[in-house]
Amino acid sequence: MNLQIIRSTDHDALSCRYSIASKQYIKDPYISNIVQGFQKFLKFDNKSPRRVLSSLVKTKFPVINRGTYIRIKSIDIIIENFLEKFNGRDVRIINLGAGSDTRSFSLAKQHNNLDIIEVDFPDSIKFKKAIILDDKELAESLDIPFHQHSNLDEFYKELSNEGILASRYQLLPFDLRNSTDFGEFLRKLPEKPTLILSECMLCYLSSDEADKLLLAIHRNISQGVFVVYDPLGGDDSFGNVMIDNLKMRNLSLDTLLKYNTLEKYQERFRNIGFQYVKIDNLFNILNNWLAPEDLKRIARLEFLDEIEELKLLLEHYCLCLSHWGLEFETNLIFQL
Ligand SMILES: C[S@@+](CC[C@H](N)C(=O)[O-])C[C@H]1O[C@@H](n2cnc3c(N)ncnc32)[C@H](O)[C@@H]1O
Repeated sequence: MNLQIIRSTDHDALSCRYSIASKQYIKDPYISNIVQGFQKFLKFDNKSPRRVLSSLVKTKFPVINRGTYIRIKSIDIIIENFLEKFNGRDVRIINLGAGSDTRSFSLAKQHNNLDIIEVDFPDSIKFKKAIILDDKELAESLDIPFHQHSNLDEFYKELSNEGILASRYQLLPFDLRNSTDFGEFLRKLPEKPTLILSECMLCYLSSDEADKLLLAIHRNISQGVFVVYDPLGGDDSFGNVMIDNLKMRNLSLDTLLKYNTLEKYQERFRNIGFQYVKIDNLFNILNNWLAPEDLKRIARLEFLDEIEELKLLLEHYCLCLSHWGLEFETNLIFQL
């Protein structure tokens, strides 16, 4: 699969996040900084920056906004549970395929016992690095010294794609299709409770590449919580529609139909050696995890007529939670 196309899926993720922030589903104090960074630097990273920039700030349909909200909220709930559970202890979050995710800025500011590692392709890392180093608020939220840059062309040209190695934040280039180096990196990390997040990233690996990555994580992290959000092909025609839509964008996701049900997706983790594996689809999570007042709040934000469409969509995304080497019981309800 073309690397540029896989990288560009981050634009969709960011535009969905931007849409729900502008509709007040979430408060995201750093999203405008990231979007401004895109406006400054995208021309150095993308052949059609204008087209991307205009689609970035387009408001999405209510059904997409609801889906994005439950995706982000459910992951945030698990992260909050993790941080509460190990309150005061040194902990770490590793975000695989972090793209332009903005979580790290708020989390680093609020939790000084937390180390954050974000991983993506080298060019994506260089791009995010430029945005962070050129924005006072973003840099300072991560305890990174800020310097004004007058000539952006020169700044970008001279920027290495080695990433950022700050005391509590690392932005690292790894192509996770080959997890040998990444596994070696994980093996050398100091031992502490570590939450690994894969938010719509694992699906871009082939089945074999994904298995190797899962194995590298399970082997090299001794105290882990693993949160994976992925599309799920399902056993209806929706999966084929998803495949056709992806094909039109030159994306093919090997594992979408291979692990098309919750049972098969769970089994996949068990076969690697993960013992505690909980999983559900996003429709159940929407109904089971959100407080009634939050459901009422989001219902008031914009009118949603397509309830059946939302159900169908959310049933085709899953959230999988696993942990090993530490206690991590939660009250969260999972179907399996
Ligand atoms: C759909 S985006 C999701 C971005 C972010 N996790 C979010 O949810 O906002 C997928 C991200 O995974 C990254 N990615 C996909 N395959 C990867 C690989 N083999 N190695 C590193 N990053 C990868 C892409 O570059 C992109 O940033």
